[in-house]
Amino acid sequence: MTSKISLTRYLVEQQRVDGKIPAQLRLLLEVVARACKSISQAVNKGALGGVLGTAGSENVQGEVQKKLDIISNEVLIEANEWGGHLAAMASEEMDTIHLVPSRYPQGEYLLMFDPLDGSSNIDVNVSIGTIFSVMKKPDDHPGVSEADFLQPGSQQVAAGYCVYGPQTTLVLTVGDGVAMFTLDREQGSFVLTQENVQIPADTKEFAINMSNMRHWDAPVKRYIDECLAGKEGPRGKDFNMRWIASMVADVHRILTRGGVFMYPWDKREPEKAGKLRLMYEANPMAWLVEQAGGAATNGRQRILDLQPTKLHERVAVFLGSKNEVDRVTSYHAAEKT
Ligand SMILES: O=P(O)(O)OC[C@H]1O[C@](O)(COP(=O)(O)O)[C@@H](O)[C@@H]1O
Ligand SMILES: [Mg+2]
Ligand SMILES: [Mg+2]
Repeated sequence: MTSKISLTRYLVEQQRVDGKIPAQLRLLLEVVARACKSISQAVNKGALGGVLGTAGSENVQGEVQKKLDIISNEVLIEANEWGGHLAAMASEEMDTIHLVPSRYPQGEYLLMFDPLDGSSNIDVNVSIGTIFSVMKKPDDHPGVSEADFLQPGSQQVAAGYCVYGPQTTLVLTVGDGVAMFTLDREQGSFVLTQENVQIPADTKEFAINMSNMRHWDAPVKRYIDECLAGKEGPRGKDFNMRWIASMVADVHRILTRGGVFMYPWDKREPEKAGKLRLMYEANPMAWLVEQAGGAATNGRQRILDLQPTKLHERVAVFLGSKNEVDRVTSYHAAEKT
């Protein structure tokens, strides 16, 4: 019988045996995982825990906050601020960065998160999740400011998400492939359930919110029209569609069985590059997908190469099976600018 490998043991091996991560990063990731466990418990209680419904406030992006958005944000901050690994945190639910209070030891990492992704699915009992990204604070100056966070996604040192669905699964990369850990509720620990996750290069499944079709740009319309034309069309095969409206759950499906996920720019709010946020949604997911052999672009450039200009920057996202992402990206390049 093979013994179960816990997240802690996996991280210790990454640190000690393979020398892939420093001790401080290992400890930071263990704290994030513990916070996800607490969020998972709150999510599970649902109406019994009084955690459903709206909180009666809005976040910096003008979105209505759910009670669980706020609870998850607080759990992540409280768990992380005294550990000594972090310099500061940034979240979808906070206007600006959260410095580690001076009474606590200061660390060298920056943690960004979407504390609860897929908020519209909370009250209807559909999978939701937490997305996180870790970078190092530039060490050429004392203190920490918002500008320190504005590094391209290629600078991430760890990224992952935890999906709260029929199972609670934590998915992680530290730049050495993608590993999945399932929460064993009896033991109270995350157990390694898949290593070296690989996304097939080809797929017959796409994910996009089709209700926005009339607002799309020509390259996106062309790509989807060709998928919809099925066997008789230029692609010569039938496609299936899925849209969960929780990026975490849609990306988890793609890491599990392939597919392409798209949230493009559209004409509804033309001044915004897209709906999803670069720093704590697109970057961590793009790195996970690349680490699993897939691709991630904004239609024109690799997401991980984008230089952010502000904390809550938005971005168009095309990610998943490599050949499909390459195809829809090439349709953008073919379009006259
Ligand atoms: O409702 P839409 O427009 O289809 O958007 C769904 C997308 O919005 C998001 O819910 C945004 O995340 P938040 O819930 O964290 O704001 C994504 O998870 C998802 O892919
Ligand atoms: Mg989100
Ligand atoms: Mg959110």
